[in-house]
Amino acid sequence: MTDAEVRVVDADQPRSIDRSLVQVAVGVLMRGDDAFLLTSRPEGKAYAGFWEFPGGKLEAGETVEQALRRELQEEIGITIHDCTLWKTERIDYPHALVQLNFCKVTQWSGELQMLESQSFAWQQLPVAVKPVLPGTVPVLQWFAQERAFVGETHSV
Ligand SMILES: Nc1nc2c([nH]c(=O)n2[C@@H]2O[C@H](COP(=O)(O)OP(=O)(O)OP(=O)(O)O)[C@@H](O)[C@H]2O)c(=O)[nH]1
Repeated sequence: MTDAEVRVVDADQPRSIDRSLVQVAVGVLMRGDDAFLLTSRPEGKAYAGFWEFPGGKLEAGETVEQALRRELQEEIGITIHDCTLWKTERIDYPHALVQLNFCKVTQWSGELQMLESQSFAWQQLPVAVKPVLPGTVPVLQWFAQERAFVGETHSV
């Protein structure tokens, strides 16, 4: 998928009126053993309970890296020391039109704290937790390509 393409999710559901593109910084935290961190979306947000990579929307004037550093401090209590933009994708959800900027993070300080009462899980392929947020599924497929993993990346 190129930047110009948009993946439409839940196409049968009504759309919010505001369709301006919302930039989102998403952190793909990688441990030395190649496990990656997933967190569950907190109660009260769209798709609550779905598993995703931690992150959130850019505030005015922020870069992706600045937003990711702030969001991960706010949500999981760590400070990132690197941030490499890996892939981008655009998703048309009923609640918003978003551009996800996925960044790999391999170095951080601080212990994980779930500051929004989320759950967290270090995962390998195939992912054991479910359901996975639609916008997160492509990342699992990119991992599968990188790792020459064959089979279903997650359960539905
Ligand atoms: N953090 C995160 N968001 C994702 C992922 N995949 C995905 O489609 N999204 C979408 O990106 C948007 C991120 O918004 P958010 O609600 O998490 O951001 P936020 O923390 O700034 O929210 P807030 O406005 O409640 O403070 C949501 O529309 C969410 O559905 C993912 O892997 N991680």
